[in-house]
Amino acid sequence: MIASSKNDSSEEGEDTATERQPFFVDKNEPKNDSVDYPAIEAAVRVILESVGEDPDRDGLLETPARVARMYAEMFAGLKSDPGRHLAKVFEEDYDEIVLVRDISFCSMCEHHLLPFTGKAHIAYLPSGKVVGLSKLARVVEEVARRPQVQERLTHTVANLIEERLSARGVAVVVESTHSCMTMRGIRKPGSLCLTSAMRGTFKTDPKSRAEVLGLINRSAS
Ligand SMILES: Nc1nc2c(ncn2[C@@H]2O[C@H](COP(=O)(O)OP(=O)(O)OP(=O)(O)O)[C@@H](O)[C@H]2O)c(=O)[nH]1
Ligand SMILES: [Zn+2]
Repeated sequence: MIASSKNDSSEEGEDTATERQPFFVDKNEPKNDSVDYPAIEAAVRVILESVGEDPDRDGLLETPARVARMYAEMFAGLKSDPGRHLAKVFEEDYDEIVLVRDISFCSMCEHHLLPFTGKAHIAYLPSGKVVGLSKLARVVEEVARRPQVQERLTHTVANLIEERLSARGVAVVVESTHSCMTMRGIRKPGSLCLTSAMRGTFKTDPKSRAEVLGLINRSAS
């Protein structure tokens, strides 16, 4: 089974300012209890002042609060257990590859606190139980919402699927563009970083590994 995710978030995209609640509460984002919003606001004021800006000018008045909400959203996966999405499984007599490709994500580089964005491809070999396809995307979405490096994102997702599904094999391939390499520093727009984590049969059997990589790399029909 191969599924391709378009990550259509249009349902969530409607922005009705009138429905927006005060302070930290964004229409689509619950308050993140592990985030100290006032402390982030104070820190953002200091940063603005430190670069020579006036945080009290009209255009910047709401910026500290916006940035606090943004970090709360971007780091919402820091204290949670993304593996909970894999708790509900279905008994199914299917032992071939299940692959969900093209799961888009946006994470934060822990070195520069700049986004890295791209796609994750997840395949596993079930051992009598399968999980809802969307749950694989939910795991990626939640693990992505942490400050990290791409390598950690990749193997964290692979480990969760191997452990929680007792999968016989897991392959996770992540491709992404790092803003810290495109908009600053070495400034190489278009550079792509690829990482993979293979577990079980995909690690030990070259034929299985070649098969799953072939499916991941197959151009969309
Ligand atoms: N391995 C790995 N490196 C990353 C990732 N995201 C960013 N980096 C790198 O982290 C490194 C940090 O290097 P430093 O020398 O400490 O920081 P820097 O002076 O800002 O480095 P430059 O980006 O080269 O200017 C850079 O080479 C980044 O490209 C990631 O997900 N994985
Ligand atoms: Zn970086």
